[in-house]
Amino acid sequence: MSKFIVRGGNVLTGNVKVSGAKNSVLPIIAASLLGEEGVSIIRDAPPLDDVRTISRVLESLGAKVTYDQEVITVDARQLSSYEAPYEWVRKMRASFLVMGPLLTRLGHTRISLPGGCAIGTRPIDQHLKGFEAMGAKIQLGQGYVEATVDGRLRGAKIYLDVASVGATENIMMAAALAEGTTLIENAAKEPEIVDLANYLNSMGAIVRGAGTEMIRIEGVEKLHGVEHTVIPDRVEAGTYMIAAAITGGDVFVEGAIADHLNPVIAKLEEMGVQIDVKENGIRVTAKHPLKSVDVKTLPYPGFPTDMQSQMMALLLKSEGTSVVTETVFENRFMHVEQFTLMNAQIKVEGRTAIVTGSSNLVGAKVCATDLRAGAALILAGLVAEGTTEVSGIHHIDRGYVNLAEKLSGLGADIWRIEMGEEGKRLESSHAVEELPKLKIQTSGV
Ligand SMILES: CC(=O)N[C@H]1[C@@H](OP(=O)(O)OP(=O)(O)OC[C@H]2O[C@@H](n3ccc(=O)[nH]c3=O)[C@H](O)[C@@H]2O)O[C@H](CO)[C@@H](O)[C@@H]1O
Ligand SMILES: C=C(OP(=O)(O)O)C(=O)O
Repeated sequence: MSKFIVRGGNVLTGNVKVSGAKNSVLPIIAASLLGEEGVSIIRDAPPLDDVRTISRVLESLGAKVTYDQEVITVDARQLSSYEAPYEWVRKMRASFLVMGPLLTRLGHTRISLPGGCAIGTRPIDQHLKGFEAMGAKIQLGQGYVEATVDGRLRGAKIYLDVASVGATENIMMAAALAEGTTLIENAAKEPEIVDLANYLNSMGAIVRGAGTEMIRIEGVEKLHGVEHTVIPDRVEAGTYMIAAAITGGDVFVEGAIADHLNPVIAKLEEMGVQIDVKENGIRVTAKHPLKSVDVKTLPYPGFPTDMQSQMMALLLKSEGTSVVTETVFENRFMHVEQFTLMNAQIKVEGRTAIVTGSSNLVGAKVCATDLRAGAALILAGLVAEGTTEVSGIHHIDRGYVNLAEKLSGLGADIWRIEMGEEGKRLESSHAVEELPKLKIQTSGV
């Protein structure tokens, strides 16, 4: 069980560079399956466990994938399978995003059901409703969903009951090679949807309106591989902005795009944090005390659920009481119990958490219950008295590139301990530069 160890008390200053967006690169890699001609080259692909997982899924389908220096190449000209097995889909829900591309390209696909996970039940009904409207026959059984279509999928008008990011992406990809026009109504508007649409359009697709609630896709007969650079990760950027704010620091978050972070910026400013938007990033300066604010998560352009737990860490150190309402996922308050181990006072009532500010956080042994919960515990550890040990860090490795290195580059006292399967310490170092970098190994590397 590997861990992050954080000793609280340091003020963060300096420059931190944001990596490519996990939530963009995953659908973009999945969309590469649509390229019947040429090879795709995807730049700024972050070296994350999730990227390795989706690469393995593509390899299991017969695509050739290589990874070198944050560049992924995907050669999907020849596919040998239409099935994404449990082994990979269980590791990461986003593996389900290969369903739309496989169905539209091969007319047949079988994917393990992604099931629920820590933050909520996360159904896939809206994905399936979209495919069915386009003429697919869907069968569920033995933990798999199988979809077939006679000939090509047909364009359709699809109203999403919830503005689901994954369903919008899956349907957009399926519609790219369908016959005729598809309209997605109540589509998700996240920047990652726009990035995927840009990628599809450069592959030869015709996608219009991405970033609005109505997306129109004219199906084409063939798509080809292209070069594309992934947008910066707005959640990683937001996490470092909060790291600056919580420690009363002065940090330049290089690569952060302010337009993607409006609700986070608005809340930080409301608290009294100074935000300077520059051409190539955002400078965040904070002097305590900060004011408490209420936060309600919503689909984009509302406050992102993926920033809720990090924001809660900051609210624990602000003056006053805050109300945090989670409307996107029904079970995304698991970090509360872990914060409590650090002396936080938070009361959860249904989807609302009442957070008492000015907490004297104390270091404790805590566990990351999901990806962002892990980041939030590290943020709390930065200002806690004494030492915080965060376990469950495989969650954090899904979404943060070199987190300890980046934070220690800003002056944080944080390091990582690697443990073997039997809990044996493999290596430990206070000098995080000495730690091996996470490497993605896929065939061809
Ligand atoms: C890889 C990726 O991009 N992950 C992001 C994506 O997840 P993901 O795409 O899974 O999230 P969705 O937008 O689909 O989920 C939003 C809400 O819709 C519900 N829902 C979704 C699909 C469906 O068929 N039926 C249904 O009811 C979900 O249970 C949830 O309550 O968007 C989430 C919401 O911004 C983020 O937290 C995740 O980081
Ligand atoms: C919930 C998240 O990701 P995923 O949808 O991949 O679980 C996240 O990035 O916070």
